[in-house]
Amino acid sequence: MTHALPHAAAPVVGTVVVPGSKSETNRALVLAALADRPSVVAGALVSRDSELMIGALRRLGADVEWDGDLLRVAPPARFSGALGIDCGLAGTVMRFVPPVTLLAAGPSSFVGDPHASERPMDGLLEGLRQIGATVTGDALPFRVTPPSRFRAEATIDSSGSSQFVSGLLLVAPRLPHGLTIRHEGDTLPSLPHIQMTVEMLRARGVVIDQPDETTWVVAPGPISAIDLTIEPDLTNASVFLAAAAATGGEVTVPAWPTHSLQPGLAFLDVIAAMGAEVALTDGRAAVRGTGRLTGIDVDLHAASELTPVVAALGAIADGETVIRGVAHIRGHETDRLAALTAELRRAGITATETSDGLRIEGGTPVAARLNTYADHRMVHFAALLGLRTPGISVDDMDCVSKTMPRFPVDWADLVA
Ligand SMILES: O=C(O)C1=C[C@@H](OP(=O)(O)O)[C@@H](O)[C@H](O)C1
Ligand SMILES: C=C(OP(=O)(O)O)C(=O)O
Repeated sequence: MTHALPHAAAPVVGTVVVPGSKSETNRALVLAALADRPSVVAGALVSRDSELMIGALRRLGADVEWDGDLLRVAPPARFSGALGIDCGLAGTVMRFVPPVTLLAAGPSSFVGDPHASERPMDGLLEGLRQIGATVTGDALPFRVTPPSRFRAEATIDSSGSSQFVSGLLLVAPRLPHGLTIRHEGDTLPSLPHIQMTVEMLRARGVVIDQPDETTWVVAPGPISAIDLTIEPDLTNASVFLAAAAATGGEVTVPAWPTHSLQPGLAFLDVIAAMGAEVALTDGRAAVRGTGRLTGIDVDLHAASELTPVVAALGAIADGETVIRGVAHIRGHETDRLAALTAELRRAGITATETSDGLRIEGGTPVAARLNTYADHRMVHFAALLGLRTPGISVDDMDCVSKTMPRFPVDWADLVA
């Protein structure tokens, strides 16, 4: 199927209410299921990734129910094991749920979408093995049998994904002796996402020491249940804000958090450095395009989710854009460095894949049908190119349901 993307005949102007953060929603759900009593999550993301998380936690015995737009979560007295838990293509499900099954009464097994088996799992599964679990498989599908004796240390290589550390951290306080997690590896991506995990645990009374940047010592103890409201997803916000910069328009996102641990926050600095004006007032973020968009040399190691949107802006900016520090996104929903290079070239833009990122010559994209590789953020990328060039389309729109099912409607409304 071909899905046409709207061309902006005029500067894009509007306000977009962005749905809840995927990262915060799925952490909140896991923590609520591990907590000492029931709690309520407001503003949760409604999307495939959060539905997969809800489904997985229910299979393990947690009671998770919608009550209007609130999610009520009651932890089980004891987790049950479950076979064939579906992770879809969700990194947060495949990396955060298996550690929970360390506490289950029996074995669990995990499956996912065809491409999910290419996403790295090694560091996480190694951590589960060191804690004492028996794990069969090195990627999806795999099976976890809980330990008979728990060890309190795991040293893993989390350079493939920060979610290995986050997944172990989430369950750590509930293990009989707590857990010391060490990362040993060349690089550690997405540190703000690990910090989000740490802060959400601390907010629930968990004691975590960080003797150095790559060691976390988690004391055993309960996870106190708390009710919370999820922030809007700032990475998903970036595609709408980018539309203003791409067209010389103005886009506002309300409910912008004053303090946030989401790495998507960094987008405001990136877009300002590329020439747009950014205003943060009264809990709203506004980006105004100045008609000038210049290439940028940027390290997105801490906020690699932003790569597809920044690559799209680089494609239409003046001069060269270099994105560094994101080698590990070869293991995201698809190999994003290969996918972005191929689709930029298909749209007539000169692009090269480097060892840890992309080099893009800004220009004028040509009409093309772009491949999305089942990756929601490849649609965001294509949508931005489509603003400048009539005749940009994608082969699949449904993959946006991973984190933003309303994207086609909200995007069409904004651009109209
Ligand atoms: O913990 C999280 O919620 C996430 C961590 C990051 O993963 P990586 O460290 O694998 O990039 C990020 O890219 C992903 O979208 C969400
Ligand atoms: C990398 C991403 O997702 P996941 O949580 O599946 O890793 C993403 O949303 O850009």
